[in-house]
Order: sequence, then structure tokens, then C-alpha cells
Amino acid sequence: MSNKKEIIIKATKLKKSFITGDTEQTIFENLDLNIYRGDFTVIMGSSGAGKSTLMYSLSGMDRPSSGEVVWNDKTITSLSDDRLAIFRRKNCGFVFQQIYLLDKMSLMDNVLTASALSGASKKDSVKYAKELFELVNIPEITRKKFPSQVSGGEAQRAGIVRAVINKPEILFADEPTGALNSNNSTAVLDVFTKLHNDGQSIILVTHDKKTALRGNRVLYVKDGMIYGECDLGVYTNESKDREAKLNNFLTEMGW
Ligand SMILES: Nc1ncnc2c1ncn2[C@@H]1O[C@H](COP(=O)(O)OP(=O)(O)OP(=O)(O)O)[C@@H](O)[C@H]1O
Repeated sequence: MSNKKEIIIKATKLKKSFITGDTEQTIFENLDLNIYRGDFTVIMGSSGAGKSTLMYSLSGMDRPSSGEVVWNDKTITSLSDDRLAIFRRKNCGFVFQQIYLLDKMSLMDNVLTASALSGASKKDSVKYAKELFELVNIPEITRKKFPSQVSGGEAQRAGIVRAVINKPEILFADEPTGALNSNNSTAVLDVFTKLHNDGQSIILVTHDKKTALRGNRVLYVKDGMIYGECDLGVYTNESKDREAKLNNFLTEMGW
């Protein structure tokens, strides 16, 4: 049997620059990158290095200035805005540091609203939502609460349920534990680990080493390119070996 990993995203010669006033700032240029199915890919790098910008280009949330992003056989960089929005809705789940749940709806209704937009049947969605709420450890009583009535960790876990309810090909996360305390953070990271163990492909941007340890592949963005990458192997627990490997890698990268 071949161990060759299947590519989901192939990015070629990506360039992204922003023009502010009369100054052009190039964030990355000539960047080539493959993202593989089933990987938990972590993007690290110093503040302002372009981690989020890269994630936005890969997911179609933003367009690169030039270059190509191909998902399976679909070149998303040449889709119209409308088609790109449909593509994203179908293929991407997003989790951010800020949790954008709708305040006037229960956690369950927030999730069901997201699945209704995808055209899934209500019965199937309710069944799957219940499974996911179990997975993220949110009991039935809490699912009926409004976002203002739950903890930050519970709200973020519900946000993750909403992000994966439509079975996205890739779950994208940008500092998903950035606003959480240590216990809530661990509970959220445990959800990412469970999803990854169930086969979910994940791309996550973080500054945090503890978070990065949950991934199996760490990319380091620096000087407008993927400066280095580290194969951490699959997370089982925060073993000293993986931690040492990540520490050495980050030192090499100039972290
Ligand atoms: N819409 C925009 N207009 C102009 N400049 C932008 C825009 N978005 C990002 N930038 C610039 O691009 C650079 C990279 O930003 P980005 O948010 O990708 O960095 P990052 O590595 O994720 O940083 P951090 O870790 O601090 O969140 C920054 O210098 C930022 O100011």
C-alpha cells in the first residue's frame, strides 16, 4: 500500500501584497505549498509574518495578488466572487479567536442555522449536531442556552460544532484559543485532536507552542516564504520528544 499523502490544496507561486497609500507591502511571494488530506497543519511565525494572510489565501477568504490555489482539481483563484463564496460554504469550516455566534439563538440553533444554509435535511442535521455536541462535551441543557449564558470555552466549542456541521473538507482555525483561559483552552484543543483523529483535515494558525503540539505538521512563515517545516508525528499526548522536536525546530527558525 502506498503511504503517499493525498494533496487537497496545491498553492503555486502565491504572492500577496497590500497597498497602503503609495506603499506596497509584500507579505509573501513565490510561495509554493501543498496541504495534505488528514493532516493537522499548524502555521507559526512571528507577529505580522503573514500567517493569517496565508490562511485566508488558501481558504479563499481572500484572494492572493497572483498565483494559483487549486483544491483537488478546482482552481479557486479563478472563481467569481459568488462561486468562491459557495465553494467556501461547502468546503471550509472556520473558527476564529472571536466567537461569532448569533446572540439571539441557542447554541443548537446557531449550529442548525449553519446546516440549513447548506441545504441538509433538518432531521439529519439535528442527529449530527447532537453527535458533535457530545464530541465537544456540551450537554443537552447547555445546547439550549444563548451564547451570553455559557462560558467562553463552551461558546468556542459550540463554534467548532458550527464550523464542522457541514463536514468541511478543511477546518481552518486562527488562534482559536487566544481568548480562553488555560482549562478552556485545553478543552478546545482536545476537540481539535478528536476531530483530527476522526480524519478531519485542519489548518490552524497559532503563536502558542502548546497548541502547535496538537498538529502533526508545523510550517514556519518568515521572510515572505515557508521558511521551514517540521514533521511532529501524530499527537498522542504532550510527550517530551515531540515537545523537544518542536522547540529545536522553533529555535532553528529564529523564533
Ligand atoms: N487588509 C490589510 N491591509 C493592509 N495590510 C494588511 C492587511 N491585512 C494584513 N495586513 C498586513 O499584512 C501583514 C501580515 O498580517 P497577518 O495578519 O497575516 O500576520 P500574522 O502573522 O497572522 O500576525 P499576528 O500573529 O500578529 O496575527 C501585517 O504587516 C499586516 O499589517
